Amino acid sequence: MITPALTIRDLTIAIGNKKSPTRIVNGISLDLYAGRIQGLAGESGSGKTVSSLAVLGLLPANAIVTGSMRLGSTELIGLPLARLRDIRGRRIAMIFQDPSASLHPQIRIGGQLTDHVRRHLGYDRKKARAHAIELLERVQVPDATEALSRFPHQFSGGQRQRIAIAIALACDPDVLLADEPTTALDVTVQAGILQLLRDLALERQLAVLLVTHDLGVMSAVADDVAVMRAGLITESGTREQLFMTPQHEYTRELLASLPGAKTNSMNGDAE
Ligand SMILES: Nc1ncnc2c1ncn2[C@@H]1O[C@H](COP(=O)(O)OP(=O)(O)OP(=O)(O)O)[C@@H](O)[C@H]1O
Repeated sequence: MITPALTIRDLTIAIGNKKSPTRIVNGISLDLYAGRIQGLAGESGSGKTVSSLAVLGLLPANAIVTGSMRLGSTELIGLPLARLRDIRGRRIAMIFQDPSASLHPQIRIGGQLTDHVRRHLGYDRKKARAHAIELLERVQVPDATEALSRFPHQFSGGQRQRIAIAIALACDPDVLLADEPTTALDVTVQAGILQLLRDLALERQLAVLLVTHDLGVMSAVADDVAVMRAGLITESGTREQLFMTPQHEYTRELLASLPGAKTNSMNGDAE
C-alpha cells in the first residue's frame, strides 16, 4: 500500500476567545499522495483556506487546532515552532492566490530564490544562483538569467505566480499547498499555470493540495477531490467519481452551477 505524504485526521479548528471559540473546521480527514493533486472544493467560507494554513501552523495565535496532521512520521500539531519553521518551505511549501504574497516587492527575484536555498539547503552563492536559473527555466519564466536581476513588479501576474512556484519548489518539498493559485489570473494564463502544476506534481512526485472554489479548475487538474461545506467534508473521491457520479445533493448543486459542467468537466485538458 502506498503511504500518504501527508495524512490529516479529524482536524478541528476553532478561532476566537477562549471561552467561546467559533468552530470553523469540524473534523476533516484527507490523505495527500506523492505525484497526485488533491482538490479541496467548496463555497466561500467553508474552511478550505483555514485548513491549509493549519498544515503550516500559520493560523492566528487564538486558533485551537486538534486532531492529527502527519508528514511522514512527523506529527505537525504541537510541533515546536523551530521545527515547524524548518519544515515550512523545505518540506511543505505554499503558494497563494496573490503571488505577491509570496514575493518581497523590494528584493530582486534572484535574491529571493537564492536566499531561500542558501538558508534551507546551505548552498554557496554560485550553486544557489545556478539552482535559481534552473528553477526559473523549469517554470518557464523567459530569460531566466536576466530575470534574476528584476523586481517582482517587472513581471506579469502569471509570471509572478510562476516565480512564486519556483520559490516554493526551490528546496524540493514533499507537499505543495496551492490556495486558489489561478483565481486572480485570466483564463488563458490560468490554463498554463494549471498545466505546470500538473506536470510538476508528476515530475517531482509532489503531493499537491489544490484549494479552489472553482470546479472548472478542479476538473482540469485534480486527481482526487474533496468537497467541503461548513467545516465538513461532505463528499470525496477521485475526480471521475465526483464529476460523473456525485453522491451528495450538495455536490450535485455545485456541479450544476458550473458553466457547461455536463459537457466539458471531464476533458481533463487545461490547455
Ligand atoms: N483569523 C480568523 N478569525 C476568525 N475567523 C476566521 C479567521 N480566518 C477565517 N475565519 C473564518 O473561518 C471561516 C472559513 O474561512 P476560510 O477562509 O477557510 O474559507 P474558504 O473556504 O477558504 O473561503 P474562501 O474561498 O472565501 O477563501 C470563515 O467563516 C471565516 O470568516
